[in-house]
Amino acid sequence: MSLFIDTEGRLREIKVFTRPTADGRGSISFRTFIIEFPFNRNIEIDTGKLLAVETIKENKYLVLEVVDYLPLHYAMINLDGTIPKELRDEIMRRVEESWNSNESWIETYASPVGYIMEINDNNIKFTKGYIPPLLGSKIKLFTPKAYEKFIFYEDGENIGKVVNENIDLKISLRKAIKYHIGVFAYTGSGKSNLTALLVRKALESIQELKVIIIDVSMEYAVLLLDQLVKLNSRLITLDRLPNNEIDAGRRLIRTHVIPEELSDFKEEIRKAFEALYTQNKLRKLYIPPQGITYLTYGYLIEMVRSQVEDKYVATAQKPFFLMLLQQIDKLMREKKMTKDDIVDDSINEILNEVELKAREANLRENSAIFSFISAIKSYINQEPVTSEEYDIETLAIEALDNSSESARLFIVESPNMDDARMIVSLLIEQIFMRRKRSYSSSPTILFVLDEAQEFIPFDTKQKDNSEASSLAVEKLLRHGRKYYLHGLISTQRLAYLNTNVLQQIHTYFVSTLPRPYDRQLIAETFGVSDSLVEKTLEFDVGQWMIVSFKAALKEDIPVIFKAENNIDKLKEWLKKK
Ligand SMILES: Nc1ncnc2c1ncn2[C@@H]1O[C@H](COP(=O)(O)OP(=O)(O)OP(=O)(O)O)[C@@H](O)[C@H]1O
Repeated sequence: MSLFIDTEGRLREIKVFTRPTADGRGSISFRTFIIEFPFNRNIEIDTGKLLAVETIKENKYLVLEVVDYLPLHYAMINLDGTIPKELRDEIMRRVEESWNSNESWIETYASPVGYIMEINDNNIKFTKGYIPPLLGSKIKLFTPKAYEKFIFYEDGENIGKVVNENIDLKISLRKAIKYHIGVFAYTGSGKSNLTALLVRKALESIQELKVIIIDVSMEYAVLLLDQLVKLNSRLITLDRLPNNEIDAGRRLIRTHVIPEELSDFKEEIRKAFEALYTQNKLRKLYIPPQGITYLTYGYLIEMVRSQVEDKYVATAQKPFFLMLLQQIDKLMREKKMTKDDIVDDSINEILNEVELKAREANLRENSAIFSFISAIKSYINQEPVTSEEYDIETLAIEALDNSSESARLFIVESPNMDDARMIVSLLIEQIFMRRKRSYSSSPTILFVLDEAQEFIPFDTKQKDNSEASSLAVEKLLRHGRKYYLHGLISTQRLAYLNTNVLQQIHTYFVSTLPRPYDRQLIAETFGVSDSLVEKTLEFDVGQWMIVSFKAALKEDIPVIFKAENNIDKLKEWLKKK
């Protein structure tokens, strides 16, 4: 079967639309290609279909994606209210009878997706770029086989069906996770459903993967209930633990969101919750009331600097504090540490060195420099507080545990946003610190943050912990990849998100976003045309556009698909119970 279908459609004209960027600081242009196809009620053209049109360079074609189409009739072109009513009625009556004539055609709007396709003999190659097309040329239509061959990873995971093509969408989840994932859609479009589906598929296909979900809406324990029961897992809350399995079943049913489709399965769900209790998977997370503050390099530097600036510290000691600052700077450079990294005993060596130099200079024993160094040393070298409590540290240790019997799925539930932000910041910092120290690249960890605008908001505050969570999540998205730490974030309002992080995310799932600003931002960040992003307004629940930059797909072409329903997977399992 051939990869492309030669059609009778021809490129008629190209229109350029320019608009201000979402932030109002510049402008952006998009090209819309207008193609005429012969009128045909069974035409294969539809939104999301891929086309190719010849360019001025021989054997090179531009790849286009259909955005919209509209049957037109020549007689209707200038028909408006200025034409007498009787005449209008007559024209319309005739048009109605003559759609199948030479006077009609299908006007199709398509956007270039930034690719050139080169066909040499039987060899087809895709490269990024734009070459002016030849107006009047005939259009080729991609067949499903061409999608499969050029865009999807053959051994990728199937996450749904391509809309209008009836083929499975196969993506590389491994690569998508590596470069972080974003899920953007208005409430009710199916964000949690898709997120749960991606987590489920990723856990199934990537053996070294662990997933930590920070759940502020109490949804995921149900959406991934089968995974919690089947895999070694943890369901972590801040509440007191239930006393027995009956109590656990009742309480979890009461505190969780049960999707309507599962209302007939309440009994099975309760039993599965009871099983989580008997399997010893429930944990109560202990967070000290005011949160824990670690000694970070940034804080240490601040402390040393304040000694340098302190007028009560004798001048003779100041060079030693400066020396300490320089040594810390050197150590941080060598170890590629940032200000947010936590100070550990690797700093002992420089503390000893500066102390020795100060002694050689015959400083008095009660000098500030000696007490300062000794205080830092005793802080760093103190024995960790051992407790029975399951705290952030225990969670981090379990998450980083390499052994095959260790837990792989962690759902941390915290309906209180301030607590959730504190957990996120402490957990990410702990895991980074331990990962850096261990020099290990396994396991890969995926952090899932629903309602991301709450964790990494446009406006951060210290009071509600958003400053801390924002720093931590930004670090995860900017530097996590080197340490095999990744993020999947989802939000319904991009405008409230610190959008600087969007560039770090290479795979986006977009569904209906009612605000123009949010849609424009998506179009600009990924170079997808406005008109294609506008299409998301018409999406049905569970319908998505995946846009990926060198990650989930072989080529960065937006694909519209209907996601598999995560609830169906869960239902299958519940039915067997
Ligand atoms: N892929 C899908 N196929 C079929 N139905 C779906 C799909 N995704 C979601 N739905 C339906 O839409 C409902 C809402 O989905 P979901 O809870 O995931 O939306 P959401 O965007 O996360 O909403 P909220 O922000 O309110 O949590 C689901 O209960 C389900 O009925």
